[in-house]
Amino acid sequence: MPTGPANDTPEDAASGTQDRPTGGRADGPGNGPSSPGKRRLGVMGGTFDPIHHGHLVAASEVAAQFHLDEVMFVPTGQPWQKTHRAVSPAEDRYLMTVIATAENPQFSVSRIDIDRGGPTYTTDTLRDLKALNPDTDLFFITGADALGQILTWRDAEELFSLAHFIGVTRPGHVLSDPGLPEGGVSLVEVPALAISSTDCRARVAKGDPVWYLVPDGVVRYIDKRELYRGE
Ligand SMILES: Nc1ncnc2c1ncn2[C@@H]1O[C@H](COP(=O)(O)OP(=O)(O)OP(=O)(O)O)[C@@H](O)[C@H]1O
Ligand SMILES: O=C(O)c1ccc[n+]([C@@H]2O[C@H](COP(=O)([O-])O)[C@@H](O)[C@H]2O)c1
Repeated sequence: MPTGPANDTPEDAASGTQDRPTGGRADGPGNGPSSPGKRRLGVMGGTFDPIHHGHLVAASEVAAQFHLDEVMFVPTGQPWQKTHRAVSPAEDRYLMTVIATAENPQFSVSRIDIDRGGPTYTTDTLRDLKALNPDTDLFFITGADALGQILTWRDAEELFSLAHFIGVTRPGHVLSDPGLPEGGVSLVEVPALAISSTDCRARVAKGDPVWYLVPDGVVRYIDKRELYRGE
């Protein structure tokens, strides 16, 4: 995993991804904007059904390596590519995300995709966040599985003009470069946590524990709201 002293430039940090063993872009700039005086906002979009420690570690690692001022978690409203199963109510996913991130002063949660209504498209997310946050560089954090699908997202060609994309490693998913624009994407290795929301839901349904896979408050919230029991 690329590491470096805290005062590395983002370029230094991101360049550490270039010799990782998992594949992906082997050269090229791809390190994101470095505009003096501009705030650096990480955006971690996800369905978070439920949020788990894989999400939190990915956000924390990218924040450190890219010197982000803040990471904003943005739960999806309607994840239009997850139609194969019923997704939990947005308010439950939002509240679990708030509970999971509440103790970290660098983390925040936005309702922007939930309140917009309709299917969630990342172009809308990034356009709205840009309008709300002038003088800010946006860094969209996404997993290796999502990065591999990104060309299927709506208005995919516009995405890379709105934010710099950071693809993080995820156990079971090889980082690959499906022909993404040169300089638009950085690939970063994060400490491997083989956790997925799918597995957490299946464990709850079977009566198995999810302690230590998700934050303690999220375990209690799932229990209180009786989420995932009938799946
Ligand atoms: N363990 C993990 N390590 C790194 N990235 C992850 C991990 N789990 C999820 N991500 C990334 O976090 C983002 C949001 O993920 P999402 O909310 O869909 O969780 P998930 O665990 O992939 O859910 P599901 O199993 O329901 O598909 C995605 O970009 C995903 O790739
Ligand atoms: O913009 C799109 O068309 C699009 C299609 C699929 C996923 N996304 C975004 O990718 C992020 C992870 O999504 P998911 O469904 O894997 O939790 C989340 O922010 C989604 O809004 C975006």
